[in-house]
Amino acid sequence: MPAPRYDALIRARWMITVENDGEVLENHALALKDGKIAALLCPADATEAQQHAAQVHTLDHHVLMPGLVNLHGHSAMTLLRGYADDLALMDWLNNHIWPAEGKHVSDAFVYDGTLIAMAEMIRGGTTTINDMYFHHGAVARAGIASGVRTFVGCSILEFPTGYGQNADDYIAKALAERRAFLGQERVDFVLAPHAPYTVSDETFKKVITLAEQEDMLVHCHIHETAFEVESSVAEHHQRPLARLKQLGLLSPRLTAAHMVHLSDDEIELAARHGVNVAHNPASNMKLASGIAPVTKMLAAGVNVGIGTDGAASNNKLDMLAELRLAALLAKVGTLEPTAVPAATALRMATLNGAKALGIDDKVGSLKAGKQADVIAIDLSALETAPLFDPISHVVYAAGREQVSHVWVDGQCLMQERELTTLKTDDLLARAEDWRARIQARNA
Ligand SMILES: CSC[C@H]1O[C@@H](n2cnc3c(O)ncnc32)[C@H](O)[C@@H]1O
Ligand SMILES: [Zn+2]
Repeated sequence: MPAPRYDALIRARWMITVENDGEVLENHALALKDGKIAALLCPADATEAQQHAAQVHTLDHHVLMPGLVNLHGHSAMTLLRGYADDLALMDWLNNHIWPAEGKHVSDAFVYDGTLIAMAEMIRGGTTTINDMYFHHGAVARAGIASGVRTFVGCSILEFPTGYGQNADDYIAKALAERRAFLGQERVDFVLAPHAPYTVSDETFKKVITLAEQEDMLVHCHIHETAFEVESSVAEHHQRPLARLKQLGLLSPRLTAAHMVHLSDDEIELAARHGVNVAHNPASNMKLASGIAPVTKMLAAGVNVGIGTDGAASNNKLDMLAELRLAALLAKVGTLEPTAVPAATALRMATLNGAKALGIDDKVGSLKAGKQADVIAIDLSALETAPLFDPISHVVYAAGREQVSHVWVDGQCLMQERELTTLKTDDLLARAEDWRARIQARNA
């Protein structure tokens, strides 16, 4: 018997490639080989190929699309989900989250919290996460255990936390933890200066030099609140983006999370320097930070992806919910119903996220030669009936519980809603254990 031509053949009723906005292929198939998409097959070729595939998935009521790219998150914060709600950012951070992190965050906390996040994200169709937290080895190990493509953002702040003492210490720890994971296929380390209000000029300069030396991406919270902008003017006599431009941080290496409070000139500046933006609609709404000018950013040519932020400020890691909010919030923000149409929201949550991470040649759309980061969504539910347009349903009607299958590099991480790399019962037990520990230490 000759070896099968393909490792797997995934036949689906609909396919959204994201290569061409609005395009939906009917009754096509994806042929997978060695973790990659070997071919996109038309219905006749799919039938012929079936006998040459080691495995065949026939998904008669499903749409196949690229896996979702979560462009901004703090995965381990699942363990602080619901810990402090209904607060503005600085009150939430200074009086609730940072004290709690100081008491509870450890290697074990980050590993367990990140594993829980990975399971939640897989269940919602996320295949890549751009994370930012502490205890980077634990984040990387949880990423590898889950199979999710993980960008491990190494936090850099000026003040001590349970993880580091000062900026130089955070940088040294980032580089040391990174060493053990160099060459890992699905893991990459990123420099993550926390925000303009927690990082000095001197440290930003060190980050820029290091990013260039080591060819690393940079991830930072920028222009999240009006308070951030006002306090920068008071302290530095400059708005944050102007300060960061002067320091040399603005470049295609940078993913700026939030970017809510921006003038037209600042949008132009971001576009000119190739800055990527992670839009976090739910977190911006919940912390009452504001509405990011996404329509203007897209029109100016800024690459805007979508993120969830952490589970303590969202409180879901649900990218489908997030891309729906991105489409809705743009309309409310501009009073323009055509703002961020469904196909644009879908592109933001896939290909734009991949571009920000420098992996759009590898993932973010369904195309022969790309890695097989693919999800299937079952559209046979009452909630997605009747069906005129799969793109409309994916963005506006489908819930994450309709995500049925998830593949990363062709490895199936969820089949018919069963996780293959993680055990839900074990994760629930870990979450409950941490709840008990956190409440006992706070008592
Ligand atoms: C340096 S990353 C980890 C650090 O960031 C905190 N954090 C979580 N969400 C936000 C946000 O929306 N803006 C600013 N900082 C945030 C998190 O609690 C960690 O301490
Ligand atoms: Zn954040």
